Amino acid sequence: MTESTNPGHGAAIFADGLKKTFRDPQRGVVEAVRGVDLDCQPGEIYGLLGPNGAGKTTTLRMLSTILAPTSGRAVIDGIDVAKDPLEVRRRIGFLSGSTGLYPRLTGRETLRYFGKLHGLEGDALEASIQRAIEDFDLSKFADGRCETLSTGQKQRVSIARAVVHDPPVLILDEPTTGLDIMASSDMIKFIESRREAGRCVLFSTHILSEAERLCDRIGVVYSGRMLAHGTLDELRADTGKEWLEDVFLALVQRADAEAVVTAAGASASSGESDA
Ligand SMILES: Nc1ncnc2c1ncn2[C@@H]1O[C@H](COP(=O)(O)OP(=O)(O)OP(=O)(O)O)[C@@H](O)[C@H]1O
Repeated sequence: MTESTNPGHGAAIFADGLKKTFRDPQRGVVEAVRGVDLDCQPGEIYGLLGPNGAGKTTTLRMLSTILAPTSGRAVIDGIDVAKDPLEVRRRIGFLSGSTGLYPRLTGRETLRYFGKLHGLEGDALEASIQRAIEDFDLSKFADGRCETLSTGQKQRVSIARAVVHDPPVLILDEPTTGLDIMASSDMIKFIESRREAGRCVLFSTHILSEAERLCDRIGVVYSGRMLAHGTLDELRADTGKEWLEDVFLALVQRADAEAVVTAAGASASSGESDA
């Protein structure tokens, strides 16, 4: 099979040169993502790390069909996001900080609504709702309206609603944000359980211990670019550092140093041509 008929060679998530440029009324042109390549396999947990504003959320939103890329290509479970976004949505569970809940629906009603949107019905629908309630420990508040729930309870309902259809690909933007230690631990166990079930999980986080514990591979994003990606051991070997925090800082400092050299080179050559 050729690359054009099998993009990503069976990858659950495949991105090639993904770019996103915003035109912001105040800031002008913002190059949020400047060319991200990524592949994530079934049964793999892949973590995206990067400082604030690095382009993680924008990347995840493009992969989830929420934003159209300015250029580049993304393929989810064999489906091109630009060609068939609806089919892509059936195959992903997407959670982001802005995932909203209908305030007047209960958690259980929310799960039922989204389960039906994904084509579940009858016993299969009820079993999926029950599984999501158990996975995210929602039983004590599943019948309260979402507007009455705490931040962490809302986050748990949001996650449950994103995965009620048990999609092959999970794309989670900072999934443990707002969760207490017990709920974070449940979330981590859930992500591990998805790997065991052969699902692919791509998530962003600022919590390095979470990435260290969970990820089969890690990608470090900075200024809209993928600085490095690989297993933790590969990133350690690349940087000569042991702890993920030091690995991360070394990669960012290296990128900053390279940017200074590039800028100096560009200014020297423009000086030469001016002379
Ligand atoms: N709709 C938009 N219009 C203009 N600029 C945007 C828009 N969305 C994001 N950006 C800019 O794109 C850049 C990348 O933002 P993004 O939210 O992807 O970063 P992030 O890595 O997820 O950051 P954080 O860790 O803080 O969530 C930032 O400079 C941000 O201000």
